[in-house]
Amino acid sequence: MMDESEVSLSLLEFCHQLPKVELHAHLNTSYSVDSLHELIALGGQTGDHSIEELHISSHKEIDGSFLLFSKIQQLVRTEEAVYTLTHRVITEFAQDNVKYLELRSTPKEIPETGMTRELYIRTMLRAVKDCEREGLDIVVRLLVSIDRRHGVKVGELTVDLAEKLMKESGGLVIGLDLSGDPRVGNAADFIPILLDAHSRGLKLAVHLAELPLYEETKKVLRSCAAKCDLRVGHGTYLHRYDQGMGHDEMEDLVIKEKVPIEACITSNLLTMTVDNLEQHHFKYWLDKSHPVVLCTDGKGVYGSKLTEEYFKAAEAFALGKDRLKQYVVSTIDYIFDNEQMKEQLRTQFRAAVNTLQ
Ligand SMILES: CNc1ncnc2c1ncn2[C@@H]1O[C@H](COP(=O)(O)O)[C@@H](O)[C@H]1O
Ligand SMILES: [Zn+2]
Repeated sequence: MMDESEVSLSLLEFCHQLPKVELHAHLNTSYSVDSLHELIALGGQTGDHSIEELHISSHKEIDGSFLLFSKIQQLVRTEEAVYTLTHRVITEFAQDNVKYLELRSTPKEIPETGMTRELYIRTMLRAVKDCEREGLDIVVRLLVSIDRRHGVKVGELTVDLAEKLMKESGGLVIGLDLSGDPRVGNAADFIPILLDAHSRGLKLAVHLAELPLYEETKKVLRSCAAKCDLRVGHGTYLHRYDQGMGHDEMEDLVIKEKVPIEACITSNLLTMTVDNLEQHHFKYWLDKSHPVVLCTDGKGVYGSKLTEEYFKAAEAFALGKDRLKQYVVSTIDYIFDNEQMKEQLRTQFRAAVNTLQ
């Protein structure tokens, strides 16, 4: 008889060996202990905080998360730091058997270090190209983030930058992300920017309904769900557990337009936007056969690699190995890259999962 830990271990290893796509990862939340040491060696400041504190376990709730992000960003202020972190994050995702990664980050303007928004994304692109040259077995695309706290004007500049670098990089920059503290500002203010970005050929990933902000969620979905190639980040408060409150429209729109949801289980649990794993909306959407993709949000901040997200979901929702094999191939449908890339990944994934027991 095998004991439970042996069974769990083998499922964990299976999840590790599964080829995976990661569609929701922020650069500055995806560090590892090693990359933090490297960033500190490059002269980044931890302030009066130890490395151990740069982890969500000591910063619960969404407030704590945003406090923590600003501390990490203090470590990533120079060209060298942006390059180093990007290179390491890509390498670590490759080690986790992620074969296709969409990495997102907010370009920063830091006069003291000479950093500009354009240099920031160009530096990420340099790291992406170097990883490709070095033969890492991972395809990487970039999403340029708009932080809703910075307002609409910066948002417009960010779309210009993303479009310019998308064209220049031959599509390595592939889309736009709207993120930032959901309690600040209104996502609906960014609708014209999102529509404009779509018309210029950028794909859209929007943090939406991470909190019960029904009005802005409805407005964004009404304006963008049908028209744009849109994915929703988190989408915690999209479904109908507030039934009878007039919020059904959100779920109806998401279903009608087949808007994929990026599910970040550990992130939601640690920021306490979801009470417990069993109630996570990943299961709700999976049961409906609605597109829902497991993602990390930040493997550093939340201390959970993509393998672990798969393992947690598999255990909590009794997803057997055959189901996981099938699921992981289905996630390819929701990447932002084109059909040709999807076919290439499907072939690669099918061959890989066939060898897994
Ligand atoms: C907890 N859930 C979340 N909700 C909303 N925005 C989030 C987020 N987690 C991260 N970010 C966004 O990503 C930035 C950090 O990475 P970059 O410096 O861009 O690489 C944060 O400042 C925030 O704007
Ligand atoms: Zn996020």
